[in-house]
Amino acid sequence: MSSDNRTVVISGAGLVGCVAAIGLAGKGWNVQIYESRPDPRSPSQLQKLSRRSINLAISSRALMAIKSIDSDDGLLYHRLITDATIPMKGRMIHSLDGSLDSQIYSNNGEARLWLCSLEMSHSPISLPNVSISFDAKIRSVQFDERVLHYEQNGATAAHKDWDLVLGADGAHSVIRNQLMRVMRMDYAQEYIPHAYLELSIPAGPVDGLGRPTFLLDAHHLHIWPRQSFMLIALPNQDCSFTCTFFAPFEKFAQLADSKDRFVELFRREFPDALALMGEECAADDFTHNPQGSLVTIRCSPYHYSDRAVILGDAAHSMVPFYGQGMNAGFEDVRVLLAMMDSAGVRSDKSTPVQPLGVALERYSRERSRDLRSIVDLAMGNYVEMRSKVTNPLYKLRKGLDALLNTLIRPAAVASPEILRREPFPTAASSGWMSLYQLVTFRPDISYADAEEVSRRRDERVSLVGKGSIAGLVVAAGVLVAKVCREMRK
Ligand SMILES: Cc1cc2nc3c(=O)[nH]c(=O)nc-3n(C[C@H](O)[C@H](O)[C@H](O)COP(=O)(O)OP(=O)(O)OC[C@H]3O[C@@H](n4cnc5c(N)ncnc54)[C@H](O)[C@@H]3O)c2cc1C
Ligand SMILES: NC(=O)C1=CN([C@@H]2O[C@H](COP(=O)(O)OP(=O)(O)OC[C@H]3O[C@@H](n4cnc5c(N)ncnc54)[C@H](OP(=O)(O)O)[C@@H]3O)[C@@H](O)[C@H]2O)C=CC1
Ligand SMILES: Nc1ccccc1C(=O)C[C@H](N)C(=O)O
Repeated sequence: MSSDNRTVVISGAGLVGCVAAIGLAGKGWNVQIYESRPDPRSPSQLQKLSRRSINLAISSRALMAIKSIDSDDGLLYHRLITDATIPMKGRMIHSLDGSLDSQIYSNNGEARLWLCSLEMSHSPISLPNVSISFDAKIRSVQFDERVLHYEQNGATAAHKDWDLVLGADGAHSVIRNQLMRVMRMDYAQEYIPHAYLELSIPAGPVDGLGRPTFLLDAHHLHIWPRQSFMLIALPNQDCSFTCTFFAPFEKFAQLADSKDRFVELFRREFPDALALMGEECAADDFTHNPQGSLVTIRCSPYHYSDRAVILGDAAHSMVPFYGQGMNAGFEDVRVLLAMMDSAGVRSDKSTPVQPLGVALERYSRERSRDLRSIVDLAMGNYVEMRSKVTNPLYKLRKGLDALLNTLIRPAAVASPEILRREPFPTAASSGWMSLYQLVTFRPDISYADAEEVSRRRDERVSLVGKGSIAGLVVAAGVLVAKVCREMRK
């Protein structure tokens, strides 16, 4: 660590905290991370972690963020893509009668990618200007005095004279709570009436080369939509699948912790999935795994003066149904770093500090519109996944979008070099892409612009639709009048 350079304290070594640490360290900042959980490399934690699933959908927003903070050799990006992901083409809808319907995410050949594991050797722990303290929970911050208190091994310690605090401490962020004490932050928290429960499908029998196989197609996100509830399955690299059962708490209450009732429900609603899980294993998962709640958190602004900013779930927890929580969090890092660069923020202490406040102020002002948008879209995608996907009109619209998408081509995605200077340069030239494609495959178009472009397009489609219906009615009227005239002759 260099005493000539500025220091950022990051609260939380989760997904977003680690990416922010890599990005800021790359710009010369001294980075100190405090993480309340134990070191995941310790033997006891390795054992625990091996029983927890890590499979998240990673799409081009997160990938672009990683590209834009990567060192010149692009090692982090390549390791992630080649070693840790499984490409995804679309959704596979499982009907009650066992029939399958593959709905491809994009006909342009863009695949989605599942992030299955991250190697510790590529985490910020291995960088020289990053220091990380595990089992260290931040308790309070005095922003004006630049003092932060954390608890480690039962004792409280202080960290003083830092330059910036970055809160990446998740949905229950302490940094956000501390910020609320010194600024007028708007804040809203909303639980949905649904809970989630993790289950699993094991790997299949080994093939001729002795390798395990997948029991379902590995290149789809599998959905069993059942209107008010649903089951999904995502592949893991060991050929197993992690399944998540989403249902209202009321439905869980009806099961009354009875594994027989649970198995009965699955026999009725998801017989094909249950056969792959095995009744005993599914019942065991139901008995032992927690029922998690799902919360949306909206707040703004995200920063205080030139002292602190919150990113990731700390600033915008969303329900998981768009698979964008982590993606949005990584994008926060890209956008913030681009704004710091363009405001002239430097890690060298001899440069003025004033641009930092300018960058944080711009970040809060411009980013909140986008984050409001994705938080709402995430909520909307739950209805799409558990019910709309089976609706014929929905499928017709998907078909129309796919056709127009091949006829009206979008411009190429802006390069990481351009996006390092300007966070979202491209809204106007998006060709004809569905809202889902804009959100998932266009990191150069902000969430809010994607929503706006798609809203305007929907208006045009519905106008054309109404126009066509009106035209058909008029034509039918003319025809009937003609026939009547003929008959009177
Ligand atoms: C069921 C489910 C499925 C999901 N699927 C996807 C998906 O497919 N794709 C996607 O993009 N997103 C997905 N998400 C969302 C994604 O998990 C989150 O958006 C992401 O984990 C947020 O990262 P984060 O770093 O902001 O917060 P976290 O991952 O919560 O990390 C916060 C870290 O801060 C630490 N911490 C907390 N308080 C303190 C403190 N006071 N001091 C020090 N350390 C502290 C915590 O221990 C933790 O390590 C899903 C979420 C759920 C619930
Ligand atoms: N948007 C969503 O609906 C969801 C988002 N997530 C995201 O994934 C992250 C990791 O999830 P997970 O591993 O399940 O971690 P948890 O959400 O279970 O929480 C981790 C820690 O946060 C504190 N905490 C938990 N619940 C509360 C609460 N209601 N109020 C205040 N503090 C609380 C506890 O720390 P202590 O006991 O020390 O106080 C706990 O150990 C979350 O932080 C969140 O960002 C996860 C689930 C749902
Ligand atoms: N990762 C997830 C976790 C939970 C629920 C959904 C997802 C998705 O990614 C859904 C995807 N966006 C879809 O619309 O098909």
